[in-house]
Amino acid sequence: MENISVAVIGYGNLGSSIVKGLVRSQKIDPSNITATRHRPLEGKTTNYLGINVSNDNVAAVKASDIIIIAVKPYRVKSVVEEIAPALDPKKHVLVSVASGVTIADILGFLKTEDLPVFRAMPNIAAAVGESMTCISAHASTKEQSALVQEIFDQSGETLLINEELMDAATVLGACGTAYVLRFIRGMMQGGIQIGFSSHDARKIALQTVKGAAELLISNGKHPEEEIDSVTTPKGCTIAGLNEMEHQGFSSSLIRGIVTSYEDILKSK
Ligand SMILES: NC(=O)C1=CN([C@@H]2O[C@H](COP(=O)(O)OP(=O)(O)OC[C@H]3O[C@@H](n4cnc5c(N)ncnc54)[C@H](OP(=O)(O)O)[C@@H]3O)[C@@H](O)[C@H]2O)C=CC1
Ligand SMILES: O=C(O)[C@@H]1CCC=N1
Repeated sequence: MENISVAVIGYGNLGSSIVKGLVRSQKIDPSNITATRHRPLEGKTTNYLGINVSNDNVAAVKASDIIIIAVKPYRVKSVVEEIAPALDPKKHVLVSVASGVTIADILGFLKTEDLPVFRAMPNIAAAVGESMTCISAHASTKEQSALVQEIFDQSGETLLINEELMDAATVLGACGTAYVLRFIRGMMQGGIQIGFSSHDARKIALQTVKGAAELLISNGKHPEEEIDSVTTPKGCTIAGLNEMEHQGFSSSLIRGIVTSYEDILKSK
C-alpha cells in the first residue's frame, strides 16, 4: 500500500472520515492522498493532516491510483462524467461510497464496462479506525479487490458482499451509527433523570455500550445469552427491559431500519 495514491472526491463528512482513518493508519503517506471539495479553498492546498486538498477533480484523478467518490448521490453522475476522460482502466480503480447509486449506474455514467468499479459502504467511525465497511466489486482482478479491501481495513472491519445487499448494508452499517448514537443519547437522558450529571451519564453510557459490544466481539455469543447473565430473576434489569419492550423498543428499531431501507429504494 505504501506506493498507492488515493483521491477522495468529496471531502465532506464521510470523505474526511475515510481520509482521517487512512492517515491514522500510517500505511499511506498523507502526501499520496488528495481530497477535493466544491467550495473554493482559502489559500492552502495542504491541510492539517498533511494531505493535498483541491478543487480540481481531474488533476486529483490524474495524480492517483484509487479514486473514491464521496459526493452526495445526486452529484455522482456529474462528477463521474467530469473525471471519465481522465480515467485509465490500466491504472485506476474507482470506488463509490454513495448511497443508492449502483455499479450499473456508474458504468452508465462512465460509458464503459472496462474500468474496475467498486461500491463501498463505510461509516463515519472510519475516522477513528472503527468503521464497518461492506464492499462489492465489478470487473476487478483479485489484486484490485484485495487492495480496495486493504484500504478500508485501515479504518475498521470489512466484509465483501453481493451488490444486491448494498442498500441493506447502507442501513445497518452506515445509518446504524446514527441509531446507536441516538441510543446513547437516550441512555444519557435516562441517566440524568436518575441523578447523574450529563458528563458522568455520558461516560457511563459510552463505556457500557463499548463493553457490551466488546463482550460479543470477543465471545461470539448472541446478545440474548449475555442478557441472561445480566437479568436477575425478579430483578431491576428485566423489569426495565420488559417495560422497554412494552413501549416498542425492538419493534421501533426494526421499523426504523426497514423505513431507512425503503427510503433508499424510493430514491431509485
Ligand atoms: N455521512 C455518512 O455517514 C455516510 C455517507 N455516505 C455517502 O457518502 C456520500 C457523501 O456524504 P456526506 O459526506 O455525508 O456528504 P457531505 O455533504 O458532508 O460531503 C460531500 C462533499 O462533496 C463535496 N462536493 C460537492 N460537489 C463536488 C464536486 N463537484 N467535486 C468535488 N467535491 C464536491 C462537498 O464539497 P464542499 O465541502 O466544498 O461543499 C463536500 O465536501 C453520500 O453519497 C452518502 O450517501 C455513505 C455512508 C455514510
Ligand atoms: O443518510 C444518508 O443518506 C447517508 C447514507 C448512509 C448514511 N448517511
